[in-house]
Amino acid sequence: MHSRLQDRRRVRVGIVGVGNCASSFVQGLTYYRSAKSNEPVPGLMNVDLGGYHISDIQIASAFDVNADKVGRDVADAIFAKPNNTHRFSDVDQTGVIVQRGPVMDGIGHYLEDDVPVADVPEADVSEVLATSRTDVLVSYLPVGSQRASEWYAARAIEAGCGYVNCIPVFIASNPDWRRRFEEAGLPIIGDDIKSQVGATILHRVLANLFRDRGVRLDRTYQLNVGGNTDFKNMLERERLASKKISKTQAVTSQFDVPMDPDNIHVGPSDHVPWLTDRKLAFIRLEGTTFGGVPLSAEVKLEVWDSPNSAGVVIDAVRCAKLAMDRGQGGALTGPSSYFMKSPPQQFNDEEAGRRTRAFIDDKVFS
Ligand SMILES: O=P(O)(O)OC[C@H]1O[C@@H](O)[C@H](O)[C@@H](O)[C@@H]1O
Repeated sequence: MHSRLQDRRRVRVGIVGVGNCASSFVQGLTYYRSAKSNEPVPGLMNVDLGGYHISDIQIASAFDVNADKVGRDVADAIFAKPNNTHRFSDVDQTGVIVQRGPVMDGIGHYLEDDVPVADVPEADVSEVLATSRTDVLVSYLPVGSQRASEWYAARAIEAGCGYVNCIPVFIASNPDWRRRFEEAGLPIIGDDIKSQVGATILHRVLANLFRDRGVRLDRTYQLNVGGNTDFKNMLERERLASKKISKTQAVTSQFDVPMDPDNIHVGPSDHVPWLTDRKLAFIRLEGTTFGGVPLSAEVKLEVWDSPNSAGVVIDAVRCAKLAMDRGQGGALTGPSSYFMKSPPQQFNDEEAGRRTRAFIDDKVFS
């Protein structure tokens, strides 16, 4: 398979964690493979990105620990339990078999019963990344996987891969890790994926609206409930510390005047199993408008969590590959700020979008 494709420009993606988000991403590669580049396509920000069509993205490698996924073709593993996201496309066999990664701190207490660990030897991950010619490794590890995240980031560097960190463990936003990617001449986009139209971007946009229109934001909350393993995993309070920080700073970074921490609450809030991969966000903002008069806004957002994330990762992997083509290493500031909740540098989403488009067009940013 490899030699047949060598003459074409491809984005060869490795996946760590074959869960719901990976499922949506992989299904999307089939669903959009014939998308026309010259018209808007529902669900996509870009059909072509820097010369890469969605059909140029391929799965090159995949790692998990779950006995129901390890040893199976990615096309089958994405539908194995406990995955429970929307099935919007069948997927042809990929020829890529899910390899056994290390467990480390990847399985939280609440996931122990859902994730039977495969009783097979661990793969040599950097070796698999190199021999599979993986360009970009995407981390979809469970929230709270600090050690496993750092371990996979180190394997990506060893194997010469770009890295897209979708989880709230601070790698791209950590100066030491950033330097390691810079020194290796490899790009990193992170941290913590910001969905297409998800709770974070909606909350940020509303906070900016208040500010731009002269309304002082006094108090706000964002409550999230969902039924996937992400929410189940986060019932273990210790595991969600970094997630809370990441989600909160994604919003507070948009304030020009710091808010008393007692007046902001942003959190994953509860696990409701029957919601499966649906997620509900309840956002409330209370402010002061003309004449010192109170004003409040309430929004309820309902999404399928994983497709909403995949619609962003599909662009992130292509930006990482573009940087590799250009020999650009280190954290990609514009794309990280547009695609992620905790980038090395925060902008508002309009500015982040502008910087991302400038990066794609290879324009020096002014
Ligand atoms: O909707 P938001 O706030 O952008 O967050 C979305 C993403 O947040 C990530 O942390 C979750 O692991 C993803 O499953 C999810 O899609």
